[in-house]
Amino acid sequence: MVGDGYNEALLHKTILVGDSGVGKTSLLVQFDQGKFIPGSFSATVGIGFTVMLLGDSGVGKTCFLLQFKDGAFLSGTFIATVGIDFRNKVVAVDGVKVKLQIWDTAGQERFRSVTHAYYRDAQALLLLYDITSKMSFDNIRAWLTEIHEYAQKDVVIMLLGNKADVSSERAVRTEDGASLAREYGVPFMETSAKTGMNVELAFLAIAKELKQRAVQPLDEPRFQIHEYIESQKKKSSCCAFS
Ligand SMILES: Nc1nc2c(ncn2[C@@H]2O[C@H](COP(=O)(O)OP(=O)(O)OP(=O)(O)O)[C@@H](O)[C@H]2O)c(=O)[nH]1
Repeated sequence: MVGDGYNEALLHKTILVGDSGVGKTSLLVQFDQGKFIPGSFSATVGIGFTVMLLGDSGVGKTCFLLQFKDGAFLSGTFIATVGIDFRNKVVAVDGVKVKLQIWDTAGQERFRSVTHAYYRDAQALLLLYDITSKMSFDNIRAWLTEIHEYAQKDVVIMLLGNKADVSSERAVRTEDGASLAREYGVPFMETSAKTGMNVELAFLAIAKELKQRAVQPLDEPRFQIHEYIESQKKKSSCCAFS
């Protein structure tokens, strides 16, 4: 979370350069997570990708990111994000490392102009609604209109129905999420930042797609994100339809 005195001019970029294998990624992980990950070396693809989390306030974006980053769930009092925040995570995809810089945006309307400035830098967008909030689902069309206005034309978009663990309060049917996603041609799944259901899969599918776009070996068939998600995702419950 960034404080009220948020100032874009204070954000700066540091670039690590050097031969393959000298330890650039390990240095970043040490700085970011305070630990060294031993093991066999695998090369990094590209210079990293930016993924943005979008959706109404309270749908669970911050929790979704923390579950992926630290494997933990922040329960208790809800504290809305102010402005924008980011975390780095390195994921292994088909024997190479893909660096993701994940931007957690504030869902509240009053921070919308801050968020708009970052859309153009994102290669992928995870758009969340809360399955217990019909309003957050109804607002997805407005989010997609904004995305088409501000984001890059070829941005990877994924629709996620979060809080799938709270099936007793479900207000949006799984099939309605799936049908909206089909209408816009984007992949879809239900997730839970609380239990971790499909959280890693969402980022992994994004990382695979972005890696494929960065290095596209001619002899390999193109990665199909829709098919990959359909084959890998865990259903929230067989009887969750309301
Ligand atoms: N049961 C359940 N609760 C969740 C889940 N994800 C988030 N929550 C709760 O929902 C509330 C809002 O979560 P946040 O992650 O802060 O929401 P946000 O989308 O980041 O909100 P803004 O920062 O205002 O945009 C918190 O009280 C969380 O504990 C989930 O998957 N299941």
